[in-house]
Amino acid sequence: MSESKVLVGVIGGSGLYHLDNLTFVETVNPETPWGFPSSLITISRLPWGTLIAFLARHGTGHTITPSTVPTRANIAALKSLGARAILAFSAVGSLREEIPPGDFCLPSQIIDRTKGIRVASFFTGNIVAHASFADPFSKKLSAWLEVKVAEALKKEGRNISLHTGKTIVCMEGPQFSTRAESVMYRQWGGDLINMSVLPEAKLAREAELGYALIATATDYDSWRPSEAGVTAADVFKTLQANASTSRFVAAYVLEELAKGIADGQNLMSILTEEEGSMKFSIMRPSQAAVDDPAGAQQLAYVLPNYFSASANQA
Ligand SMILES: CSC[C@H]1O[C@H](OP(=O)(O)O)[C@H](O)[C@@H]1O
Ligand SMILES: Nc1ncnc2[nH]cnc12
Repeated sequence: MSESKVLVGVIGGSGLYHLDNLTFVETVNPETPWGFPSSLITISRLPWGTLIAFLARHGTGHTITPSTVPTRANIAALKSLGARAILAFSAVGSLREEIPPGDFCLPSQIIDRTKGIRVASFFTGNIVAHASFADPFSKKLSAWLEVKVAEALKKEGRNISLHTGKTIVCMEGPQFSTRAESVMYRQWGGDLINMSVLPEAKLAREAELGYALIATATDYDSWRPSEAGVTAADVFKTLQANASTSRFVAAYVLEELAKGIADGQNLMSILTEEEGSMKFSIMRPSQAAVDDPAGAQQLAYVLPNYFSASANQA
């Protein structure tokens, strides 16, 4: 592993299995207490030396289903490499007429429709924690991205709109929704739908990482009464174009980040908004090593400020 630490982790979703326009440094495959990440992690260098890490959520050959993504390993691996924040991409269905396939969104809220079969916490033993999750996406990071993603889309010149402040429904899948479900999600206030933002956003929060989602619409799901319901073929039609724009957006945003940091702009505070957020979320932290010594050791991997890797806790 190279000497310096990664600043940002990027998670690519369906169609986005690599990034472009970055200087390759190396690939790594860290084994975490929760196993190996979805794919090898590619470390790249941005101008001014900033390192970023990329992994493909479903594996580079898209062999991992939404329900079996090793999300704890993904988040833990990125944190262990030094990442302070995660920029995640996702192919999503649109629940709103005004968000056509091809448009980009930065959602601000999530409705959880996963079925409890995904492990959604690092705290599964006898150490208990309750992270705050009222605002599931990092507000400062999303606000900064709102400006930078809009600039990137303008620069790309394909007239793609960016929507903000939207609510994304995360369903279990792998089958798409029924018409009744799709209509119900709209009544609930859902604007977008995917199968991947949870538990990713929850685990990033528990690991005190900044987290924002760039959602790229591929289809209108199944709520439009006189239209056929969504099929994978519909999704594939837009996937490649969306992935190519996502690569352009990622390269632009990451370079702006590196430039801003080199210029002395206070961008670290945007990335690190969640740092310290677990301090008062952990029950009896001073008793952790007694309550669950093995659990405390595992937790030290993602939360070294609260847990120690040795048997004796700080
Ligand atoms: C390929 S359609 C359904 C699939 O696409 C999205 O994946 P990702 O979020 O990783 O881009 C969606 O969440 C489903 O997993
Ligand atoms: N309609 C849809 N439902 C769930 N996940 C999706 N990903 C892309 N389109 C989707």
